[in-house]
Amino acid sequence: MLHSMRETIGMNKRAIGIWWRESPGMLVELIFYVITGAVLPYAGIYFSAQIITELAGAKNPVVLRNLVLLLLGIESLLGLIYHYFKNRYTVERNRMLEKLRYILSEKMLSLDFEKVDDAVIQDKVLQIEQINRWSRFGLCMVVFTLERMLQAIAGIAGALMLTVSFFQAKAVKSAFLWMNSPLFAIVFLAGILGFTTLASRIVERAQNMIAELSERATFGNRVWSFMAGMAGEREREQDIRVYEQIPAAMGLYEKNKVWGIGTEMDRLEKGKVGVLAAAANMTERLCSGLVYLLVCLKAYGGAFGIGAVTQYIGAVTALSHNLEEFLGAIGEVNTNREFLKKTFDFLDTPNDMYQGSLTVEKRNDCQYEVEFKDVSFCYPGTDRKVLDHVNLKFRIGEKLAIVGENGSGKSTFIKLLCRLYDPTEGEILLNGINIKKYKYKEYMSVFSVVFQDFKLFALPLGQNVAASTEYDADKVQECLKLAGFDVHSDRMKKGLDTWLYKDCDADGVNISGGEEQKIALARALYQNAAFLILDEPTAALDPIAEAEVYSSFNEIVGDRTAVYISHRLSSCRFCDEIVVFDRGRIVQQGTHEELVEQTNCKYYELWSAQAKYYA
Ligand SMILES: Nc1ncnc2c1ncn2[C@@H]1O[C@H](COP(=O)(O)OP(=O)(O)OP(=O)(O)O)[C@@H](O)[C@H]1O
Repeated sequence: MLHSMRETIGMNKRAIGIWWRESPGMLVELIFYVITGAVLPYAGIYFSAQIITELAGAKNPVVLRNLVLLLLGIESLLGLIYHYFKNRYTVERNRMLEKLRYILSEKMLSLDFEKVDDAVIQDKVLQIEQINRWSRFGLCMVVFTLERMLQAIAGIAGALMLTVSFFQAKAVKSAFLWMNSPLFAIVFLAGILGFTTLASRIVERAQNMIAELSERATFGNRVWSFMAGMAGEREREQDIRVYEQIPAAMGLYEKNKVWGIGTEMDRLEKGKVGVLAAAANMTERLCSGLVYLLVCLKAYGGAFGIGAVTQYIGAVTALSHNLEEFLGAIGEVNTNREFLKKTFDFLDTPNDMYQGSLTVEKRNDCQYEVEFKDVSFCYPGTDRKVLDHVNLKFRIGEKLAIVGENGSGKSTFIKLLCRLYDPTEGEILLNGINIKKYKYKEYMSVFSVVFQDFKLFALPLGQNVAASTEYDADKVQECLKLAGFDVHSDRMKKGLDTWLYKDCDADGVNISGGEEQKIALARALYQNAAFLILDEPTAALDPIAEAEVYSSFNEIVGDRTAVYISHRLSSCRFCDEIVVFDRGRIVQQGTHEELVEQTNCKYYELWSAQAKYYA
């Protein structure tokens, strides 16, 4: 119990620390707005009571005028300060709520690639995002709870100050003398505390039921986010239309959705949670009724006049409301515990890949040598060798083609080369040193890669190619030209400043798969690294564009070492060496002419399977 309390406090402190680090001004604004907000209603209660007392008693017009002016002046000033800070705080808080999502994505980007692929981690992130979007639990809730708790504390302090004289005032009628005893004050305050505790416990119970359901609704959440994400995906939409998958997808959605009419959440809110909300409300009303009764009885007993009755009723009602808010905030802290834990669990996910410290020697002559030395690899959580004792040395300045059937391990080979994963056995060497020992960024600066499933961004063309907002426009133009992309076509009205896609700019240009591939190739060329890795770089190109790429391949590659994966064997002929993969093993190696001679082997089988359609 004590341990979990300490852990809860620790996690909340850490979360507030994150808010403070990101926006210290926001928390200062919060404190100002809460204090003025707490004083504001009590100023009204206090001066109204004074005015009523004056009206019921002496009725002095000067005193009345002064009281009214004071009330107006103080309320206006406090109201002004309150709204000024509240607005500033709200705007900043909303900006921060957005920013918190970046904290999660920044963490995701900094994780070892294999962890990004890990289903448990993916599930965790999905739950964190869902619950955050759905009910703000997690890091966001901490600041909402802090706001609520500070407001409650300030409210309790203000209410107590206005209530002290209620207990000090003495009833004079004999039947009400028991109200003068300190025991009455204790029972009165304990009663308020009892009722408010009960009401907030009931609310907490309802909140826990909702939180519990959200925990159990992982599959429903996944389906929901898949469906929500699908709405914006152009590529998938085509398939859905053509294959008429909407009914099937909607069926899955309807069956597993977690909220909306007829869902478990709907039943819960209409049923148990609804009953609990009503019970909490009734408890609050009962408490207010008793407060009215007791305050009126003490006034009837002669302890104070009519003006004070409004003050005490207002103050005690505010006291019970703020107590309830305080307890509610504590309940919220408890409910939020598991979500915070999940968030920090994710943020604390360690990276297990060895982080090297060596720098890579910068060489203008591109004399970098890479060697795969007896490398085997199984994807995390599997024991099937996707690469099996692979030995390969890249000769500097050479053009190497990698071919093989689907699933033979070609792309995995590239992923290992880019250190997205580390080999399960064996090692990869750069200039004789295990690549793990280099700083990752340094090591990767040796490679330019076009992945099979590359993605471009909804940004201007020039920024896409340079992968940066600042770039050398001449160099970008040159790379696009080498890759065969026509920047001067009518469609690219603003040249390099033309936006790709319409996501961010209504005048953006939707480009074809082949054009995307050319831009991705230009992006790799712009990096100007010693190795150019191309995974199926011409798969989406038309025959003419493909022929252009091949004919200018030597010019494109220059003195770089190129690794080229392709299913079109005819396109590999211009490479110096072809490596044939079969079920994770290198089964053949040589030039095209050498390999087609070996008629019993894999390359000949692949070549003749393709060539017969062109004969
Ligand atoms: N993240 C992953 N987790 C588990 N297995 C994977 C993963 N990615 C790929 N595989 C498996 O590894 C094997 C090799 O895949 P890889 O993508 O390297 O083949 P490939 O030769 O590039 O195929 P293709 O020609 O279809 O692109 C396949 O059986 C694939 O199912």
